Amino acid sequence: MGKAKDIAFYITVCCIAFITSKIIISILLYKRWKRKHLVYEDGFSGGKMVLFKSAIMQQPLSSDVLLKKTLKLSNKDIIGSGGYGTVYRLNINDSVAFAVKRLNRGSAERDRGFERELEAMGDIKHRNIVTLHGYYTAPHYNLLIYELMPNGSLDAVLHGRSMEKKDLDWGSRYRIALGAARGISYLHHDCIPHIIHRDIKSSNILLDQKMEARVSDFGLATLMEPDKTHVSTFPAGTFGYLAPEYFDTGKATAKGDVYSFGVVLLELLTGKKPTDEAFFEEGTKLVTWVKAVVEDKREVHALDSRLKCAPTDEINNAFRIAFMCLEPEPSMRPSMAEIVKMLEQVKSDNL
Ligand SMILES: Nc1ncnc2c1ncn2[C@@H]1O[C@H](COP(=O)(O)OP(=O)(O)OP(=O)(O)O)[C@@H](O)[C@H]1O
Repeated sequence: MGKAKDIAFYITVCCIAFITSKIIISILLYKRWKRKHLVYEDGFSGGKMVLFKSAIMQQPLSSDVLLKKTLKLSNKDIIGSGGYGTVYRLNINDSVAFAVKRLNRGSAERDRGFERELEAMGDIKHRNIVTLHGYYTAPHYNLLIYELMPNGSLDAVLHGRSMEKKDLDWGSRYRIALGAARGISYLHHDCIPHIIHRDIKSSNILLDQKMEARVSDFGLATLMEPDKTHVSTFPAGTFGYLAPEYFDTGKATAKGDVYSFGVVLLELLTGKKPTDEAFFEEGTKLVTWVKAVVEDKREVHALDSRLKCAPTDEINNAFRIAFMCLEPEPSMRPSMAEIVKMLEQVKSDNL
């Protein structure tokens, strides 16, 4: 009888110790989360703003000012719009500004998984990736608060209207290619779990004040898909950049990102837009066109006329790397880490 009592006593002590440790761990995790986040509930709109603490967010930035300014964004603040929503410029003061993306779909049907995905995105910090500073969720819409990229997108700089367009020399194009490759490589190889971007294209490569490349929109395809997985069958991506196997399998893979990066490299080399209607009208695409021109040994015809003075060996090496990325068989394509190494060898003064 005494033995049974002892066993019951030990079981009770173990249970209490187990429950207490769970409570302590939860409190510590919550405190850690609170240290890294600023949370503002907005009673009026029923929304919640979460800001990830960082160097820029440490500034004496009044939470209500940020919330009020965010909620006051209007058409005159629009920078542009894309498949996922509209992007606004949010000026806080003379030195602080953000890009706010308003997602098309509301959050009514979203759960805690949506917020977890955003927090994982907020943890990703790399010099070639656009930082997510926070988000706002309300019953009918969501806002993502990003670092503002003052020089817009590579797409606008290469093909935009005259006011956006810049004459990029070979050195600048090469640095943009290397920066974007480093950003994608970080997502593929250094993030846990590994992240597949699924929509690599020149409009998702933004340019900071030093014209350094920053990859944007990573995680959005996953975020907008209710059934979240990192390898997915959701039709994401943009025609002209999509790997051929995607049309058969519907699966987004790291090697699919490599293919899309190869298209961006061709875009930088040729100055041509992969989504240009002229290609579709002629029943071809940028990749097929460039391959045919290069096979005919007429590379000069494919090269952007603004790059005629660039060193031939560097240009040829860049074409060679692009074609490796564009191998029809995915397993034959290099990994993003290998591409970074190859690009680093193209130019000795690349840093
Ligand atoms: N962080 C940012 N800083 C400055 N401009 C941005 C930022 N994010 C997006 N933009 C600009 O906003 C516009 C719309 O971007 P968005 O990412 O919504 O669409 P997209 O990339 O053009 O197309 P899609 O949604 O199909 O990927 C683009 O012109 C882009 O340059």
